[in-house]
Amino acid sequence: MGGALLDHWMSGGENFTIVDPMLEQAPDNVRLVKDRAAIADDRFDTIIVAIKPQMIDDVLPDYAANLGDDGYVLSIAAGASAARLKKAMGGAPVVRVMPNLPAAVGKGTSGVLAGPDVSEAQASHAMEMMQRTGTAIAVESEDMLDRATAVAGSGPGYVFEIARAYVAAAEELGFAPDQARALVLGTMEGTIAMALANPDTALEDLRNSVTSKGGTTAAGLDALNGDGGLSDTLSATLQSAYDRAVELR
Ligand SMILES: NC(=O)C1=CN([C@@H]2O[C@H](COP(=O)(O)OP(=O)(O)OC[C@H]3O[C@@H](n4cnc5c(N)ncnc54)[C@H](O)[C@@H]3O)[C@@H](O)[C@H]2O)C=CC1
Ligand SMILES: O=C(O)[C@@H]1CCC=N1
Repeated sequence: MGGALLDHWMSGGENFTIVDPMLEQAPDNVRLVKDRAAIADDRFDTIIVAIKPQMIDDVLPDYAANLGDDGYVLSIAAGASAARLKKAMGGAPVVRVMPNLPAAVGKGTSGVLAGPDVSEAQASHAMEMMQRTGTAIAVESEDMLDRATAVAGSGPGYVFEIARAYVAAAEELGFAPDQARALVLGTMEGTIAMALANPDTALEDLRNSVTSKGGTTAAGLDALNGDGGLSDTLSATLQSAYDRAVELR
């Protein structure tokens, strides 16, 4: 995820250094080191946390001394609370963000939460960084960021899975894989574009505009969610992802 964001962050004026023991290559003009020892004497305005949440308590304390005066921590880690990050970073201010993977194509949707002691300048820098990767929405509490994680952070996983199942069903109906993929992704893209172009029209009304009485869409929708099963599945999906974010705090 860090790499996808970096490609868009680089349109700003900052200089970036990556510390990653595994990464073999970084974009042009980005310094890559394998170990913190290589930057032991360097100070940074922002330290970006893009490691797995489970590693934070082991890895982060080593970096507390690398944050310059007036510096802040920007974390993309799911769940990990500002309090936990702040403690690991020797009391530094923390902005938590929750991006999603379409940031890779400049179409990310992020939640942004400024933790305690974050200055206005730091909060607006973090917001501007996330806006370089797509849309960014400020949220008011850590709990809402964890809820945004369940909806949008993990969301591309659900959408890819729905698209995969939709394509598989089109193949079962007789289409070749490339035809099925083109029909499904084209339909999804066009439908989302139409919803975005009509922000004041309820999604229910847009759905009804496709649905002729006694027609094919009504028959399909009855099978899809006539018993509310799809709605229940989506509620359970978001609740499970949120519960996991809470466990990762
Ligand atoms: N994948 C996604 O769609 C999203 C991920 N996130 C968050 O992004 C973070 C990273 O997740 P992914 O990118 O999926 O994982 P990843 O496994 O692709 O990336 C983690 C990176 O950390 C590096 N790393 C491992 N140990 C390290 C160390 N000691 N010091 C420095 N770097 C180290 C790895 O080499 C790897 O490049 C997680 O906290 C996750 O919650 C947030 C939103 C979306
Ligand atoms: O699955 C995860 O935990 C990360 C956070 C949101 C998307 N991927």
